[in-house]
Amino acid sequence: MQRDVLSGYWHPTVNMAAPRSCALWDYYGRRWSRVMRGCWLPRLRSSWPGNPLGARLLSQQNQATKTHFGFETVSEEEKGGKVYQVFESVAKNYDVMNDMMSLGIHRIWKDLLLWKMHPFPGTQLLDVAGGTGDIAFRFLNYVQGQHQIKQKRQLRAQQNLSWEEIAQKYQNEEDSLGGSQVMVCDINKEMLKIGRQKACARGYKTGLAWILGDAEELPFDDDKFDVYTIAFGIRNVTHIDQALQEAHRVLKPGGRFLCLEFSQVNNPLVSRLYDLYSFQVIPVLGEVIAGDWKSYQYLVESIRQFPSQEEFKEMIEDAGFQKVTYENLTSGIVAIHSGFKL
Ligand SMILES: COc1cc(O)cc(C/C=C(\C)CC/C=C(\C)CC/C=C(\C)CC/C=C(\C)CC/C=C(\C)CC/C=C(\C)CC/C=C(\C)CC/C=C(\C)CC/C=C(\C)CCC=C(C)C)c1O
Ligand SMILES: C[S@@+](CC[C@H](N)C(=O)[O-])C[C@H]1O[C@@H](n2cnc3c(N)ncnc32)[C@H](O)[C@@H]1O
Repeated sequence: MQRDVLSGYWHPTVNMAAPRSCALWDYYGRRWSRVMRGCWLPRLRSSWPGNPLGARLLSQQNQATKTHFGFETVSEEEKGGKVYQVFESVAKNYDVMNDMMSLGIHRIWKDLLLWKMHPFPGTQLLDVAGGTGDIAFRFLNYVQGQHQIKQKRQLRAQQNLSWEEIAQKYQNEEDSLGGSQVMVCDINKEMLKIGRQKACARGYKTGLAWILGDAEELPFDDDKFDVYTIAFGIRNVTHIDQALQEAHRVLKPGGRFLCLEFSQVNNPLVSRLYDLYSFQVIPVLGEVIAGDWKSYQYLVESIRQFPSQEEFKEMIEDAGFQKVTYENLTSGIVAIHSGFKL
């Protein structure tokens, strides 16, 4: 990861002159670039292209606003739109494609995320980039299960209750989550639409809200949630550091950040096979099942652009989280990062 001298954002692979550790260079580099953008660049531009210093500065400035969309270099402004198009295009086939590509393994990864979270009745969850609701539905099931266990324990303790009272306690649907709520926030209308349809079909009525919003600018107050999750989402966000800061802002003190994301494979044999599988099979599956080679090419390319476990851990710490840890799953094909707002 390197920090963009002009914008101050972290980028996975953009080649910048300043090494990450060189704080002074970063500081003066940014100050210098602000001065240049503010007053000198317009003047130098007037004598374009005959001015070699100006030409170099302009090309540096153009480079600085670049980021990645898979292996393609695009402007930061373009990236959001391109990501939107990808998920608009894959939304209808999203769930079936995940099962096909991973042979159902993505379900185990998501279950593990919930076990790590271990929510209790009353937990307020924000699931960012929540798409078609896989994390939200698991959360509701988990909390419902926990609530039933708690109710059973309480009922056993109150042995003098009548059968009517017991039945009533079980049937009170409003209370089946013990006050827990999950808000699914996603930037893409089509993904949320599929999520809502799934929720209706599965009979989820309470404790669930669908919100259109950007991870970089969350439409929520400070200190609102107990847990923030983002599964397979942060890789697609243009300014990851901004999204992490927003995660920190909306969590209550003591709240937990959990991220499930593709990461770096730590076994050379698995890595070779995984690369072969990713580049030779996944886009083909995308084309055959969803008629969409490009979106799945973006998927495998974006996985390779995402920072390593350690680099991402540092970014989470930079956003203010403490006790940051990660756990590799399936040889590091994915990792779960965890951090606390203390
Ligand atoms: C646009 O953005 C997106 C769109 C989306 O729909 C989803 C997402 C977000 C993504 C997810 C939620 C999950 C997506 C899942 C993946 C990207 C796949 C993750 C991969 C695995 C869990 C499997 C890991 C695979 C390996 C370690 C390599 C093993 C590979 C092989 C044995 C095959 C090697 C391939 C070749 C030699 C190429 C030629 C082969 C063929 C033509 C035969 C095709 C073979 C198959 C279909 C077999 C598939 C095998 C597996 C899945 C292996 C499972 C076994 C293990 C885990 C060891 C999003 O952002
Ligand atoms: C691969 S899907 C993950 C969906 C779900 N979390 C899951 O695990 O199945 C990535 C999601 O990130 C969303 N996304 C991309 N950029 C976003 C942003 N800036 N803010 C919020 N959501 C975003 C996409 O719309 C898409 O629904």
